[in-house]
Amino acid sequence: MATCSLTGARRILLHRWVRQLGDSVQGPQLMDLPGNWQKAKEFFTKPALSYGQYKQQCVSLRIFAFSGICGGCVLSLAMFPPKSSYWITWSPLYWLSYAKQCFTGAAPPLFLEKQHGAQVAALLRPETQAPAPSDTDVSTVAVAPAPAATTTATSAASASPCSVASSASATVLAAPAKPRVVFVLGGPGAGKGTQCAKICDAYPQWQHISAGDCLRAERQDPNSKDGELINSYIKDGKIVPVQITVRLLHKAMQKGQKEGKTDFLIDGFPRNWDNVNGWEEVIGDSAEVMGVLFFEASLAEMEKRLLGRSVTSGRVDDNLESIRKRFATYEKETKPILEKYQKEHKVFKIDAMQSVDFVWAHTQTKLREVVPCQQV
Ligand SMILES: Nc1ncnc2c1ncn2[C@@H]1O[C@H](COP(=O)(O)OP(=O)(O)O)[C@@H](O)[C@H]1O
Ligand SMILES: O=c1ccn([C@@H]2O[C@H](COP(=O)(O)OP(=O)(O)O)[C@@H](O)[C@H]2O)c(=O)[nH]1
Repeated sequence: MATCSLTGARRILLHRWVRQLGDSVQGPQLMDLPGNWQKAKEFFTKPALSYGQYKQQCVSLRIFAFSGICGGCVLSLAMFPPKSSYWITWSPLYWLSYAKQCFTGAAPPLFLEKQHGAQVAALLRPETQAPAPSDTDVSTVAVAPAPAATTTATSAASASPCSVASSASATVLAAPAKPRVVFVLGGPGAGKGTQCAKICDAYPQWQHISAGDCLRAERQDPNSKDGELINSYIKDGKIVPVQITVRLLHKAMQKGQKEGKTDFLIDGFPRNWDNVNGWEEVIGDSAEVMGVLFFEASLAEMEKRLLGRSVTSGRVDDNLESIRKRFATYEKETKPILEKYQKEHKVFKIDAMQSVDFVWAHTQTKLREVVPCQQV
């Protein structure tokens, strides 16, 4: 009995002591947000008369300050994401499209679908490495030895299309057997040229060949018999006959190979089925088409960018009338081409609606997927 009353007295004393410390605040429950909001506002409007009241105001204010700071951090991360390719690959913004790719079959295959070979003897003696053999060379003339491919692998039978071998003492890097090609597609003004230029600035083995630039250069050549025809097609936003385009691309690749380039970004090609067939006939197996980088942007955004570009580009087709015609051609003729490459798991989509830097970070990530063995 005595012990019991002692415990009771101790409890009362302890309670008073705690109250004096201000720990036993009385006010709304944690989840009573309107009540807490009221108290939090009083922190600024109604000075507390006791420490208990002051503490309650602080406790209520803390709830909103905490969620405000966390919410602000999350929002700023979403609006100004870090410029890291890791973030861009794994950002929640892309989860939906990755999940979609699993079902639409647009994701790259997990396992190799065809055999890749390598000349082991040549790989083990890089110092005597001969120029690429003529049957795998896009050009018909001798080609300078290309710069080494830029990554390592554990065996010559690596899954990557690079010719890479590893010996006990050192890893030997060699140029790819065939020139590698990545087609760069997307609507007019999506930013293809901008990103291609960045790739070539960063990685010297790449050469940017814009089909449109080749055609415009040919049009300027006074000796060209196709100049007038090219001009009228470009003005009308129509696709120039493939014999002309593919001949110019072939020539540009040959030139690039002589300069030691091994990887080619073919920008704005193929734009229709004729282009696909023309490429197969002329280039065919002499180059390895690694995939398609596809820059995706809305028509409204592309129109805005093209009108912006028209101020300085001096292009006959950067005006509203030609732009609309180019959009129509793109929707009708170029988009269906993507389906072909999609079925082959070769399309690598990039959200081109973001800033140039953001798109660039994403482009590098995708390029690593298209050409896995290069250092990007
Ligand atoms: N991500 C971007 N955001 C805003 N403007 C861009 C972006 N990428 C490119 N641009 C601008 O849009 C215009 C078209 O870009 P360009 O690379 O020439 O497109 P394409 O080669 O696809 O026709 C250029 O004026 C370029 O500076
Ligand atoms: O393979 C090609 C590439 C371009 N063009 C023509 O060149 C124009 C400009 O193409 P470019 O790729 O330079 O510009 P974009 O339309 O992508 O801004 C196109 O509208 C077409 O008329 C073509 O006929 N075949």
